[in-house]
Amino acid sequence: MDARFLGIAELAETPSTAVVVDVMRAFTVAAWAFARGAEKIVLAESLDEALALKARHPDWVTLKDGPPAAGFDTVNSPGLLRSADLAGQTVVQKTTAGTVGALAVKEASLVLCAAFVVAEATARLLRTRECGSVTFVVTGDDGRAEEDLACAQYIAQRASGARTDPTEFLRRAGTSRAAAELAQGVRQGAHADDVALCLELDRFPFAMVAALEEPLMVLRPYAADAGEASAKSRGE
Ligand SMILES: O=C(O)[C@H](CS(=O)(=O)O)OP(=O)(O)O
Ligand SMILES: [Mg+2]
Repeated sequence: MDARFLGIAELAETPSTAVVVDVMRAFTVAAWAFARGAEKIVLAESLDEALALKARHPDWVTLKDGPPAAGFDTVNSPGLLRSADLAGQTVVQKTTAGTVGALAVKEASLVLCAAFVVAEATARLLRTRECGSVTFVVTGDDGRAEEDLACAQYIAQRASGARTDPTEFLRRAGTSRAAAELAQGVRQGAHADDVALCLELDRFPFAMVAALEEPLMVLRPYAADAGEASAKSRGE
């Protein structure tokens, strides 16, 4: 498999297959939302779009990064989301890096959103589809976020079938700037367990596939065994 690792700003053309990686925290949070029963996640282009969707669909659950804000039901924290009941819910997510990265490749034939918690399921789907060329979008820090790059490189190795010891990849993520900022309370809307939850390798058995459902970009869980979008795990 030919793997490229690019920051969002480096995406010059639409890739065929894109794996958008945000370990801390957007796609760890998305996986937890599905584990807690969410049916789908709408990836919002902006805070204003998220609020407009909420106005049209008051029952949808709005989620943003940073501190709590009016019009948003919750924040971008796996530690806070892990006890939420989202059964059958539609979540609207807007974050600084992860959702922006997914929307940047929305025209790609296959878009997977990934973090360590869904690493093996993501790699398995890439193997099953026999994707010859994969663009990994390293969403944080203009493509230099160590936690995202480490996760992307780990998934790429597993997707090519190589036996891979995850220890060093997880160590790099655990010593990243994002991990330090979360641990030090620099990032708002956080829980003390967020870093540990973001480093749980293969916590969930499903991959996450994003696709245009005009006019929205919608993320859904993809359980390889069922061959269709569904996540059976309740996450606890
Ligand atoms: O919520 C996060 O951890 C970040 C926000 S920031 O990097 O602190 O600005 O958003 P994400 O898109 O999940 O990386
Ligand atoms: Mg991030």
